[in-house]
Amino acid sequence: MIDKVFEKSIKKQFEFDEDVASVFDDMLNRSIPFYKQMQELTINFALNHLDKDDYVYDLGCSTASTLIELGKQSNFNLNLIGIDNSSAMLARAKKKCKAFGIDIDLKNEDLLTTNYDHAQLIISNYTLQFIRPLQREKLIKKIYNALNKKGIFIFSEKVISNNKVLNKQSIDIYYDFKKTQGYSEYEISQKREALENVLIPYTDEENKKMILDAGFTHFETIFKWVNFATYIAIK
Ligand SMILES: C[S@@+](CC[C@H](N)C(=O)[O-])C[C@H]1O[C@@H](n2cnc3c(N)ncnc32)[C@H](O)[C@@H]1O
Ligand SMILES: O=C(O)C(=O)C[C@]1(C(=O)O)C=C[C@@H](O)C=C1
Repeated sequence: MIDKVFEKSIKKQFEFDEDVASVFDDMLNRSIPFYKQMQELTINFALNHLDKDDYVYDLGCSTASTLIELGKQSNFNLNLIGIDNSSAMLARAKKKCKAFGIDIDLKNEDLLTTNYDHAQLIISNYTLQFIRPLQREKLIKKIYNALNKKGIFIFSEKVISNNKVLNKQSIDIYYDFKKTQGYSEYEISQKREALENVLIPYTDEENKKMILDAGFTHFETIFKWVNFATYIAIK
């Protein structure tokens, strides 16, 4: 279904509710520049670090697109676990897993309180940005602890720049991108308001510091388009 969530006047903050979940795949494809390519890179790097029967977690899996694609592309068995606290998202994830015949353990839980361990790979694309900063630092430590030795954490984030001028230019370029995807100025401004204080982006430097402070030995940017970045951290 086509994303028309912000065509009407919306006064509440952004939520991953039924309205958003029902159009979410279209929303991501049209709101995140190079989303498909970023997902393909995530899977390429993931497969390079995985062996038969490894445990893979997707934190904030939404409709499970990434784990389904990983399951399709892997020619060995993986234990795939998707965690999300939106029932509306997980209902769609369940249907998609069934349709594609991919076995994924879908858990309706809060990333901050649920347990995950023995992970060879943890993925979290465009989800940490929705976790309050103080809790975000704790979550990264939890992710670190859940990973095997040399385990991998791949994550993507909307980012900001320390340079005010470049930051403003990046936001303008991003909103122009949204227009090319068919969103109107009204939809763009409504969503911007709804996301205020809900999506809290860090700079690249802050993301790097958070990762290294948690104990990871390596941090690398594997993809960047203006204000959207994908990183790999190695334990
Ligand atoms: C932008 S979406 C992630 C997109 C997805 N990773 C993908 O690439 O298709 C963020 C997801 O994180 C989930 N989420 C946010 N905070 C959460 C929390 N504290 N615990 C569990 N899930 C959470 C939301 O329900 C939403 O589905
Ligand atoms: O910042 C925006 O305006 C966006 O639409 C970005 C973004 C994201 O980065 O996750 C925000 C919410 C939706 O989940 C999809 C895309």
